Parts: sequence; C-alpha cells; structure tokens
Amino acid sequence: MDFSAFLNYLTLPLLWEGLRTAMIIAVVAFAAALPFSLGMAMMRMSDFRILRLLPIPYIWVMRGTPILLQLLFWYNVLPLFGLNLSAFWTAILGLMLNEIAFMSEIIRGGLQSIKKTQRDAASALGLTSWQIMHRVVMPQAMRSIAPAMANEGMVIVKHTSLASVITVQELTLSSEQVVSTNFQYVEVFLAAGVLYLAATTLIALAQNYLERHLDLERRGHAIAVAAQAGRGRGGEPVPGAPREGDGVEAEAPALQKFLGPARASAGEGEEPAAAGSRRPYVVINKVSKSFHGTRVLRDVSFNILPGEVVFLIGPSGSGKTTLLRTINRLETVDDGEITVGGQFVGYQSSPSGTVPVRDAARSRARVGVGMVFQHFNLFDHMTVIENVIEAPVRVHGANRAQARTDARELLAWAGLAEYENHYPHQLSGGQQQRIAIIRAVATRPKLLLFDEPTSALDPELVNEVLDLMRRLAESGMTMVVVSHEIVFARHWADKVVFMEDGEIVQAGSPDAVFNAPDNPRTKNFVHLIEQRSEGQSKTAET
Ligand SMILES: Nc1ncnc2c1ncn2[C@@H]1O[C@H](COP(=O)(O)OP(=O)(O)OP(=O)(O)O)[C@@H](O)[C@H]1O
Repeated sequence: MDFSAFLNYLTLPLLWEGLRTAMIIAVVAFAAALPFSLGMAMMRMSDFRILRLLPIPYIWVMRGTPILLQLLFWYNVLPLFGLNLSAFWTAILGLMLNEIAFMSEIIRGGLQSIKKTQRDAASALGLTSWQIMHRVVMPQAMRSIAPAMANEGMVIVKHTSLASVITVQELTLSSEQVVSTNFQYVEVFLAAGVLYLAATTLIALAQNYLERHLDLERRGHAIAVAAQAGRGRGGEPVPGAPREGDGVEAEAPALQKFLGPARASAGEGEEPAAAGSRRPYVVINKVSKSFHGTRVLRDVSFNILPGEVVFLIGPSGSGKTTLLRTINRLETVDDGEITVGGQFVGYQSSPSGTVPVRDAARSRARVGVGMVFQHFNLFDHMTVIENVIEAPVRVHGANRAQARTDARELLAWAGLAEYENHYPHQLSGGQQQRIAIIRAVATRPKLLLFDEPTSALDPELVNEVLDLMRRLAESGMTMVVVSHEIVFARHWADKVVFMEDGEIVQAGSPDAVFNAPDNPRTKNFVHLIEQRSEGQSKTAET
C-alpha cells in the first residue's frame, strides 16, 4: 500500500465534500425522522385500537425491505406523481422514511419500559398527559433509548453511501470516481473508510456524553461524596435544619401552611362547620366498578367527615385499592358518584348524569386530593427536592424559589433536610416513603389517600412512616388509608371500614370494628390481622 497516497486522499477536497454531503443527508434525515418517530410510537401505544394498528403495515414494509430498493423506488416513483425532487432530497426523504420505522419502535420500547406506577404518581399529583410525557416518562426512557438511537445515527451515516445509486455525490460515490481515474482501490477506500469512521466516532462520543449525563448512579455518587465532604468540614447542607435521627423535627408551624382550611369545612369557600354538625367532606354514593366483566365494587357508599382518618381494611382482592383510586379518579366508576368538598374529581354533571372530563389531572389538583402509593413511586431521575417541587411549580404555578423554600421546610419537618439533593435510589424505603408523603403534602391537599403505605417496607422502617402519618392526622388532615396497621388504626383512625368482595361489610369506630365486630366475616378477618400483627411484634423484638 502506498501510505503517502493514502494520506493524500485523506485530505482530498473531493472526499471531504462527499463526507459533508453525507453528513448533511444523515443529520437532516435523522432530525426530521425524530418527531415522526415519536408520533408513531405514541400511536402504537394509544388506547384507540385503530390508531394503534395504523402504523403496523408501514413499519412492517419499511423494516422488511432493503433501503437500497426503497431509495430506487422513491427516486423513480415520485416523479410519476409530479414530485420532482433532486437526488439529494430524495435520499433525505428515503432515509428519513426508513428510519421512522426503526426509531419509532426504539422509542416505543423505551417509553414502555417506564413503569405505569410512575405515570400514576405524576397523574395523582395533577400533571397533565403532556407534562407526564416530557417531565417524567421521556427523561427516564432516554436512558434506554439513547444507546439504540446512537446506533441508528451510525446506521444512517453508513446508509448515505447507498445514495450513490441515485447519483448523490456523497463520500462513496466520490471515492468511486477517484478510483476510476487511478485504480488505487486500497488507498482511496481506506481513506473514505477513515472519514466514515471519524463521523461515526463523533456519534459514539455524543452517545457517551449523553449516557454519562443520564447516569443516575454517577450523579448520586457525586452527591454522596459532596455530602461526605460537607460533613467532614462539620458543615450542614441546610443550615439550621434538623437532621434525621436528631429527634428534633420542625413542628406544626411548618406544616400548618400546607393544610388547606377545607380540612375543617364541608366545602370550598364555606364556613367551617360546628363540631357535631359537620357535613361530610367526601361523599361516596353507590359506587360500582367492574374490570373485564368482574365486579370489584358493588354499590359502595360511605361518607368521610372533614379531618377524619378512615382506614379501609379487608382481604386481598376485596376492592380497597380500587375504591381508593376511584376517589381521585385514577380509576373511573361505572355507576354512582364521588364528591370531595362538594366537587366531582375528574367528572362533571351533564343532562345524562355525571361524565368523565378529559382534563382529570387539573380537576384532581383543583380539588386538592393527594395520594401516597405502596411502592413510593418517586420520580427516579429527580432529586428529592425536585420531586417535591415538581407539582407545586408545574401544576400549581408556584414560584420555583418559593417552592424550594417550602420544600425545605417540609423536609425539615420530616427530619429529612440533609437529603434534599439525594436521588431516590440513595434512600431507604422508609425515607423514600416519607419523601413521597412530603411530595403529596407540598401540593397543599385537602384530602390525602394512602395505598398500603407501609406494606413494602421492612418492619424496622414502618414506624418512621407511621409517625409522619400520625403527625398529619394530629394536624387535622383528612385521610383515607388502605392498611392493616392495626395498632395505628386503633389509636388514630376515626372510622374503620371492612370490605369484602367489593362490598362494605361493616363500618364504624375502631373500637366497634376491632373489639366488638358484629359480623362473623369481620371477626375472622380482625382475628387474622391481630395474629399477624402480634407475629410481627415478636419478630421485631427478637
Ligand atoms: N386494572 C385492573 N385490571 C383488571 N383487574 C383489576 C385491576 N385492578 C384491580 N383489579 C382486580 O380487582 C380486584 C380488586 O383489586 P384491589 O387491588 O382493589 O383489591 P385490594 O383489596 O386492594 O387487594 P390487595 O389488598 O391485595 O391490594 C382484584 O381481583 C384485582 O385483580
């Protein structure tokens, strides 16, 4: 091989001009394909069957036929329809149409890899579908999408060489032209190969940068190191804030401003009702719900007074979670209706009865219903403080700086001030659940729903979560709790509702339900959870 000729070709303007053309085609085709790919991925994930099925034939054909054939097809067929694009633009169009099929499937895979629980949490906070997509789902999906997309970027650069068949003067065609004059195949094609390699290396570097940026382990490590250094200097991350384990937690004043006046009144703008004559704050009226023909809620009715703590108990599958999720319309109801503070959540009245509204998220936020989930559902890609301020800023229009100040107050209230810059994966389950509670409280809810808030926790972490719930209950928050924490329920619940097979079997004071159940089914169940509770206490003691 003639090495100096190779170096010569490496700097040959004709080849660099070819590379430039190839890169423009690749970049424009890739960029133009992106929004269409996203749109097609969303169609493939749509609830509407027709939208879901529509892209399938397109994806099938585009992925199943050679790109070379596709380019020749567009080059020869478009002019028949009066569309006389240049070879350059035909190459861009052909590559773009081909890439949409591949990229849409990559994006769909990435979006579907994000658990539904993340959407549920965002939705419960009042984020709209668009906000959920671009604030919660997309940033997390990017971690799995980025490497595959970088691959596609490299593929498209290499596919530009096929545009030579439709006479685009790109790098491969330029090299062929040089070879046809001097027959130095090895030197010329090697030089062209090096230029292609340089272009794809740039993409690999960009991928590397993006992956490092999205790497939460790395970011988390940096935070842990910084926190360690701060401690080493005796510094406090948040001056004056109590730290976990100090036994000092900022008390009620911090909490009071997050609790709306409605906890003491029957409805928005109404006078607080006198004790004893309080009107119900939550009204659940003859609610029924089926999944795939199986009835999971049957004519469920009960009321919750402002400031009341209601425990829903019952065997697995009895419909507790479903009932809880119908209160903030994470599930729709088939029959019956629910009002919170005199307002529908995610429904409106119509001449034919109550009908679901499209904008359920806004309705949820307006009425002020917060929710805490069994598996915490913190947004994994956001730090603790980012999790807490997300809804106040995005949904309630709070000033970002003020929201951060408020979030710090709440973190201090929970004794978690030192964790504001941590990521969820750096926290224990108990800490994550307490952050999830704070995240809900930061939206200033008037009603808080808890779906088995302690059942995913190790026994030694349960108490720290229950303690926070106790303080909320003491401050007058209206709460509905699905849980079998019998000791807590005995002390803090105002009402216990026992459900079985989608029906309320017994409802009453903790004393009535736990100590003198008037129904044999309730009696059996209470006996069971008492045994379990005793077993857990013994395990904890040993
Ligand atoms: N999205 C869904 N699609 C289909 N079936 C569902 C759905 N959600 C709940 N179900 C079914 O509805 C019934 C009630 O479920 P639900 O989760 O409300 O019960 P639960 O009392 O909270 O049970 P657990 O204590 O085990 O969580 C169960 O049979 C469950 O399988």
